Amino acid sequence: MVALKLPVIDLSASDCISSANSIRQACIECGFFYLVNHGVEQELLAQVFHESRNFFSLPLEDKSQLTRKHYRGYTALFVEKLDPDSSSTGDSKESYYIGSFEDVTQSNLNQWPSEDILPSWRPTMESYYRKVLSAGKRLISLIALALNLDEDFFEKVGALRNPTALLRLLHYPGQLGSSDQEIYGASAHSDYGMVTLLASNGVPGLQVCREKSKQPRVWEDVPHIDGAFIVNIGDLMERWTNCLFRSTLHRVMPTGQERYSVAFFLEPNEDTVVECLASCCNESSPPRFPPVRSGDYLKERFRLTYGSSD
Ligand SMILES: O=C(O)CCC(=O)C(=O)O
Ligand SMILES: [Fe+2]
Repeated sequence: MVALKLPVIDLSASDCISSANSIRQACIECGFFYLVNHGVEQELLAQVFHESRNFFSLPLEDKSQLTRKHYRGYTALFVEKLDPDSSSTGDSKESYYIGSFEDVTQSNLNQWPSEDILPSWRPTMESYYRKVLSAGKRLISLIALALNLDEDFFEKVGALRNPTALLRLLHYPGQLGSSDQEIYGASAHSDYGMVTLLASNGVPGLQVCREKSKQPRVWEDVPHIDGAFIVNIGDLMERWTNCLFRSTLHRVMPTGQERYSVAFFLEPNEDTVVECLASCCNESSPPRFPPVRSGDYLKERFRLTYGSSD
């Protein structure tokens, strides 16, 4: 198995134009890159992993009381299948979604484990959510520059006003029961929105397929770099850029070791209309997708993954 060598983008670099150029190249070539100096402290990330482990170690009965509603809460092992075409029963992972708390209505939709059992859980997750959101917003301004747009383009179109940002804790068990079927930690998929910022506990398993239409598919490992986020472009960004920026297929394979990861999905505000950027189409390369309202698109993608829209 070949390991990919992805570019490293420094979010605190003073030369924004040079960072934007590197991002442009990375997004055109692969849709994946590393992000360093992103402002999220390693201690906070370590705390998030500690609390995540505490939660997933609880009895299933306790976790099931927080079963996912309105895209928030717990999803048990094998319940989700990211690749509807795969023949496996379901992905060998459990997860927990935390959504925006920018306004009271949204904040109230979140579910939290009992403070008696996990007292530091909620403040840790809220603090991480705020920090990674702020890194994500800074990254989006560099992505705008990378597309030769104004730095605040995505703000101006309303995408970052109360964005549909979801934090998702993931746990892939190390031991797998014997089965005749293929088992995936996360089956092949592309992410839905603008960008994803991913951290893991260093256990390998993440792979990308750079040419989704080529058969047989070639999968390459994405190595972990301590302290760096792995960033990938999502499908709505691919639509905005008329496939100039690639939303790359990826998956997680079980390795026999227990893997924890934390994904932050930064999606546009639900009312944002995502339509081909003027700079990404011309007469010989017309828009490949019709305009779509972000909320409608995301709802449909969730429905296809979960069989329900919440
Ligand atoms: O856990 C990982 O490394 C990747 C997870 C992922 O791709 C996803 O949840 O969309
Ligand atoms: Fe993903």
